[in-house]
Amino acid sequence: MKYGFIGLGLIGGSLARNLKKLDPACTICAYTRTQKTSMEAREAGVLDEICTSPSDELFRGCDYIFLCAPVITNIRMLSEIRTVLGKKTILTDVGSVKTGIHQEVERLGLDNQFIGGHPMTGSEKTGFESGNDHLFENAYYILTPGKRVPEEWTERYYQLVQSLKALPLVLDYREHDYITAAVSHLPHVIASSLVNTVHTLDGREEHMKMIAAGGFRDITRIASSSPEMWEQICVDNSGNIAKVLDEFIREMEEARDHMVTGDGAYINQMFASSRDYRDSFSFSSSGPVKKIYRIYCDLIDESGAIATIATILAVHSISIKNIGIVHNREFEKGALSIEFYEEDACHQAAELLRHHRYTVWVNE
Ligand SMILES: NC(=O)C1=CN([C@@H]2O[C@H](COP(=O)(O)OP(=O)(O)OC[C@H]3O[C@@H](n4cnc5c(N)ncnc54)[C@H](O)[C@@H]3O)[C@@H](O)[C@H]2O)C=CC1
Ligand SMILES: O=C(O)C(=O)Cc1ccc(O)cc1
Repeated sequence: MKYGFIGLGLIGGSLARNLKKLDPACTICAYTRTQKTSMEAREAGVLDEICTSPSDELFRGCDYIFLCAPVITNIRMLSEIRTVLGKKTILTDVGSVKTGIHQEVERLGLDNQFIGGHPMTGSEKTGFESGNDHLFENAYYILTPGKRVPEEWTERYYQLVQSLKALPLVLDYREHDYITAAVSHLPHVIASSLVNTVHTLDGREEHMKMIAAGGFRDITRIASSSPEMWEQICVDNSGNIAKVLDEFIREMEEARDHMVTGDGAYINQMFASSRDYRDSFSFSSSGPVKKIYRIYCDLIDESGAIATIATILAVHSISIKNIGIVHNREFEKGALSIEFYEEDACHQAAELLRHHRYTVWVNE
């Protein structure tokens, strides 16, 4: 198999890593904007052939070509890629918006070989170095086949997605854009606006910034996402985002009016209905919302402190998903944040570290 990539950032890089892990004999060729990314991917053993442009002849023999740049950049590149697109190549993308690219694909007459793709996983981080080879596990991976794509091609792509341990879901591209406007794009706009609101309201002493705790952190992580990527998503899906924003603003205005009159019954009902609906979402290991199993552990200020903790866990065969120091007001002197793949491992680790006399908080 030969896979072509335009862009090897967080998503493209993770896909390439995952495909190479599944089939080390496959060939990965890619065009990247900077040489640094190609070199990194080459050194990681992921990239076999470096392309010098999106119309490099090396793309001609690909079974799949994945467009992994920001959404409008992907659209702009189509006409160039078309010149080296083999007749049997499945052309796909990983973009967060689908209507714009499908319209351009139709205009160029490529709707017999374009299947839109959108993995519903990722993070606020960017770049090849932020990716991994299992990012897609348990995440929905939406497919939006072009009008004239043979069913057998969509089936083939469906199976490839399953081999990544992702959950394929075929949707109409317009429906995709309305749904993601509500559950992905709106939350990013809200998170960014909330952070900017606090920035505007905070006084010279920055007490708001200082004491912002769990709730603020939980709902604003994605405000640190790539401005370049989110500019393109918002421009490409502006109609749907404006529509869902209208409804959100209506909800906000209603909430504000009831705060002003001190309408406790309304406020109670507002929180009760959101709690009931959110609690009905799937937070199990599958589904778009992944539960994070995390503990915080006080960090003894001596060299090798992190290595000691990591060793204690490793000796008991507890795998760590992520480890890092957090410094904020909750953990003034610094604490170690450790994430696990499974709930059991998380509780086992907490018990073990407490046994070693560390102070541990389980993040439920
Ligand atoms: N970040 C996330 O969590 C998710 C992102 N997506 C989509 O995936 C796509 C890629 O996003 P990420 O990998 O997160 O971003 P990223 O910033 O990590 O990677 C984007 C890549 O595109 C390359 N690029 C940008 N402009 C280019 C150009 N003119 N020519 C060639 N390469 C260019 C960059 O160099 C970079 O390697 C976007 O379309 C985004 O909507 C989809 C699902 C999740
Ligand atoms: O970081 C997060 O929680 C995200 O929401 C990541 C994300 C970003 C863009 C997408 O199209 C899909 C997923």
